[in-house]
Amino acid sequence: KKHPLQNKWALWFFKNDKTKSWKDNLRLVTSFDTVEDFWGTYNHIQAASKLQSGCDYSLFKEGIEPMWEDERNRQGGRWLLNTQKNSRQDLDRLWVETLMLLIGEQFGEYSDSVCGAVVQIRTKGDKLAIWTSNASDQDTNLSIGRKFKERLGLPRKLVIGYQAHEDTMSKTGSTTKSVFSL
Ligand SMILES: CN(C)c1nc(=O)c2c([nH]1)N([C@@H]1O[C@H](COP(=O)(O)OP(=O)(O)O)[C@@H](O)[C@H]1O)CN2C
Repeated sequence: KKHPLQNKWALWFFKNDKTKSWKDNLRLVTSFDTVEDFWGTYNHIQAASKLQSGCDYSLFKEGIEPMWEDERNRQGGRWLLNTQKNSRQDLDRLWVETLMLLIGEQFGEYSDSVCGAVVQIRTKGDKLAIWTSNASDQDTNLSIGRKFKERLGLPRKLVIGYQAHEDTMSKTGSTTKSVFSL
């Protein structure tokens, strides 16, 4: 008998085809709700570190699309880790640790506020984020951020910031202000 997960999760893949709209580049790969089917999927797909620049993987709870506009994301935000430029070999470990946090509901009472996670392969530096549903819920977001940073074993000096999606959407310059940082 397979070991059921508390939630059903959907894995999405984004490929940066400039000839198509952003939404058309986003594809649902598969959904799963058991530990065995998670590993089956993870072991079957290309490692994040091997993707072309401009590609993303997203893992979101069933029913939540990995985009700002989804009802469950609109008032939310993300904890964003900008990885060091030449640390792509570590990216796969960071991504699988993040996936385990999500499917293992490791945020305790705050797990219901987690929408999903995104890993983004970019020449300017890869990004890893956990999206939560309410940017103004400070206690929940700080607790999730602490667990995220702790589980990834990030050095204390490596700062992660929490950005509201509405700030990211309307960003003017190259950086978005963080609501808070850890
Ligand atoms: C429904 N809809 C259009 C829409 N809905 C979305 O939810 C959404 C977008 N568009 N995104 C678009 O991709 C660009 C790069 O973001 P990036 O996070 O890949 O970052 P980079 O600049 O490629 O590092 C964003 O600037 C935005 O244009 C991003 N995004 C999340």
